Amino acid sequence: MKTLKVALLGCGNVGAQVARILLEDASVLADRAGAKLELTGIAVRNVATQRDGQIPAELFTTDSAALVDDADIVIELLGGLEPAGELIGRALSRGASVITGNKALLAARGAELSALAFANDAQLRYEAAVAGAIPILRPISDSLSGDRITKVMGIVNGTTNFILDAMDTTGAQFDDVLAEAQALGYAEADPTADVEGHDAAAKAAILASLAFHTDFALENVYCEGISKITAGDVAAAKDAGMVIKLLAIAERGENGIGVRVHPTLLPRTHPLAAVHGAFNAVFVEAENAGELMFYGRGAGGSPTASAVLGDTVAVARRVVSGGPLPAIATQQSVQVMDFAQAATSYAIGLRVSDEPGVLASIASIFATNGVSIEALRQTVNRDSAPAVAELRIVTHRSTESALSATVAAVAELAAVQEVISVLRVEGN
Ligand SMILES: NC(=O)C1=CN([C@@H]2O[C@H](COP(=O)(O)OP(=O)(O)OC[C@H]3O[C@@H](n4cnc5c(N)ncnc54)[C@H](O)[C@@H]3O)[C@@H](O)[C@H]2O)C=CC1
Ligand SMILES: N[C@@H](CC=O)C(=O)O
Ligand code: NA
Repeated sequence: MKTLKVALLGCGNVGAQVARILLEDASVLADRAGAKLELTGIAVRNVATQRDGQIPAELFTTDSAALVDDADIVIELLGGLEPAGELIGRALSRGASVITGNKALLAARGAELSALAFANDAQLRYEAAVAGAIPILRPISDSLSGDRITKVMGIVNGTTNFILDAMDTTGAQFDDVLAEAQALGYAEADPTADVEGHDAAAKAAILASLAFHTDFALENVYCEGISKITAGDVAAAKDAGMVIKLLAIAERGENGIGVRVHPTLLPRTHPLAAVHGAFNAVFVEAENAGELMFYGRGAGGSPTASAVLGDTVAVARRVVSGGPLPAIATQQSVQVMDFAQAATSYAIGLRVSDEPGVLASIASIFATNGVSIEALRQTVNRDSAPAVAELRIVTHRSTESALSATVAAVAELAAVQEVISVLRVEGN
């Protein structure tokens, strides 16, 4: 049986689990791959750091370049743009195949690295980069390649789902839950990437690129994170029978392809509302297949390692069987939908003076901007003097531009004391 040399770059949350599985399950993996997968070394920053005692100490090295130069397969789990990008380029340039979970790098340079792989008869696989353990990239790229995908919508960041879910179910504080998500190995090295939606935006760009056969630039993804979501927003959502989730949405419409990431209100009966903890779920709509849903663990060392090992076995099989790589399909150029044209529905919370004519003047601004109100709930607080009322308004779908103009004009009304929250709504 052939032996393939596997270099592992990084021994953090995911890398350590990949090393464990490569060592523990060596014989099973060899059977499935048709070749022995020999872990030749693990690139780390400091070989003296205390780590899992099951991994032989002699595997650790700080010479990542030498490791890459001797490998048939390189598994990159360092994270960040550099030196990950340079090392992946180095491996592909010499014909070694690469598996990575680095969505930040792929969203920035995925098309370029895929072309480099193809030019050097090497493979580049990255199932772990989107929605952790969930097989989603292969279904989109392979299983649905005979169909036309119209929309991809999902929860693709485990850390933020873990935080929002804990705030919803236990009333926990944002910062405490973030620390727990970090301790459990869900968060990025810099958790700002999770909390501000950048990680989900990178995943959304990758999903859109594969789903719509194009190279969708990260800079064209509209991105809003969850850092401004308060316990009050979560409680108000609960009162209204809704839940707040960070959604990534990529859709093809008449005005082109729009990709956005933002906190979203969902009815509690919506399937995505039932996605708890660090789990992820992705809905795909295709012209002929209809609706599909993929669900599973979106973060964490072992689940993510599962996706990495799946790619490693697939890569090894092809190295063993040989033959030309399938040609890269021509990338279609796309019109990027202006975010102002995206159709959404808003839930708006307002604190207003409880006086005659307030509702009428608010309703008139909605009408002037062509935004239709679907539901309105008013709670009056008579204990305060003068009395104030809290309004919760849900709109029908309209363009972002009309909705934001409406909120801006309403905020200017003298009777409007505060715009408490503005959240987009899906599934209503
Ligand atoms: N943790 C998760 O749930 C998931 C992570 N990923 C991705 O997988 C990759 C790794 O993630 P984690 O293991 O969570 O990160 P981590 O921060 O736990 O591990 C990265 C390791 O690489 C090491 N490292 C960084 N630069 C290095 C260098 N120049 N030389 C040697 N070692 C270096 C760090 O010291 C650290 O030990 C990232 O790209 C991440 O976005 C993807 C899906 C899920
Ligand atoms: N930090 C990411 C890890 C997986 O991609 C997340 O929380 O989803
Ligand atoms: Na995945």
